Amino acid sequence: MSGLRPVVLSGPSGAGKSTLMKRLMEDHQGVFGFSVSHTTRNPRPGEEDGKDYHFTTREAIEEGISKGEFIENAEFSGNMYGTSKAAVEDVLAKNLICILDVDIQGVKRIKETDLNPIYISIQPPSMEILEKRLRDRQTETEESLQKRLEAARIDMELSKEPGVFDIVIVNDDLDKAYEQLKDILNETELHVKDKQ
Ligand SMILES: Nc1nc2c(ncn2[C@@H]2O[C@H](COP(=O)(O)OP(=O)(O)O)[C@@H](O)[C@H]2O)c(=O)[nH]1
Ligand SMILES: Nc1ncnc2c1ncn2[C@@H]1O[C@H](COP(=O)(O)OP(=O)(O)O)[C@@H](O)[C@H]1O
Repeated sequence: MSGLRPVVLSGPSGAGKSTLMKRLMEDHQGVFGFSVSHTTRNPRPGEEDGKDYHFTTREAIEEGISKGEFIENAEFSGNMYGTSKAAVEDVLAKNLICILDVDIQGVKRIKETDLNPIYISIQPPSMEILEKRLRDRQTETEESLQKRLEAARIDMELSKEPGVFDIVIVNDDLDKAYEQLKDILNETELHVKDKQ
């Protein structure tokens, strides 16, 4: 089977994953495709159903899971998130490099599959800066912000464990983080050769 090796972007909410990913996709049109996850959280202003997420119900995701339609799923900040097999297959069918944006639980679940992606963690320079970015983004209630900061503390610890990520990028200066992201993708053999 020939194919393109997927890219997993993970890291705390507010670390800058979406910002970096959108820039990468805009600068390299026709190269990357986003794995559109399912979620039970409400859409934010500007988010499109089917593009940013499949916004749906817990029942619908649970039904999909019971039918074996999901690669992985996780609870995050009081909502359910999951990657369907179709989300990844749709991208691979177009011969694009599949980018998955998943939390640390998703990373661990994907490691149990044969997806064989490159694992990249995007980290904030500090908890203080992360909190400021999340507040300035103005997408969260105080409750969901606190849950995200709690999850971020766990994520920042786990991402230091050796072997979890291929690379950890600290997103302090956005341009520098973007260059690092491009460098690692250039250095990595994303085009999987035909197996004999
Ligand atoms: N395990 C898993 N995590 C996901 C999935 N989709 C998104 N996430 C993660 O869920 C967390 C919250 O995402 P979101 O509500 O969009 O907030 P944001 O990351 O702050 O923009 C982030 O850590 C995402 O990486 C998924 O399909 N599976
Ligand atoms: N290097 C950076 N410096 C300052 N602000 C940033 C930087 N990277 C991202 N941001 C801002 O921080 C907020 C969180 O970024 P976002 O991409 O939404 O994170 P994530 O997708 O990881 O939750 C956004 O408002 C974004 O514009």
